[in-house]
Amino acid sequence: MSALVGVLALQGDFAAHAAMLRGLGAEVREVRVPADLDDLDGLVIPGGESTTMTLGIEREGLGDPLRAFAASGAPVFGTCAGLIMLDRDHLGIMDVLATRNAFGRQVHSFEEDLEIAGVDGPPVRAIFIRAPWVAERGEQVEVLAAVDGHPVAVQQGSLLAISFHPELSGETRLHERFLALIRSAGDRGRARSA
Ligand SMILES: NC(=O)CC[C@H](N)C(=O)O
Repeated sequence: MSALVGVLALQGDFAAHAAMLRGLGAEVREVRVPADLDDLDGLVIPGGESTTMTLGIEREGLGDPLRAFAASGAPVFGTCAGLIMLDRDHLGIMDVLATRNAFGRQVHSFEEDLEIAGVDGPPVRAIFIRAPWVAERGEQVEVLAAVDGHPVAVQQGSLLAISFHPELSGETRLHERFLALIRSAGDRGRARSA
């Protein structure tokens, strides 16, 4: 059975994530209100603008439901503003602190070839758009990739967060990795209930 993956669709580039996930065989549901989280196998929080997204989450009463969803062990994948939303100062789902627009105000966007731990094949062509980096992290947070020594891809158990936008360049390997996390979380769930 294919995974049912939610994409937080309050603001930002959720449509590009939905298209990529569908292309990889997942079923996708856009998430706008708490009930949309029911029965999801995983959730993507897309890039966009973190202040606007925060206001939307407050307006819809999504903060506690999103925290409960992650606490249940369901995989969550945050990209760019989505990484910011996961940090200690926002939803507090991951033990990281992000710096917004970390690469400098003048550097609105750049591309870089990134080696990412656990991603096989050629380097990932990563598009950064007013991107954050991870300034602080807890011990259980693994750094998968860094630019100039600053983490731009991190993982904490079933939580994955990156500073860049694979959904804009047709780079599928990060979404595939996320779907693999969903499959292994599902296997653990089945093992628990067996
Ligand atoms: N591309 C992005 O998601 C940029 C994030 C944006 N700079 C913010 O702080 O919210």
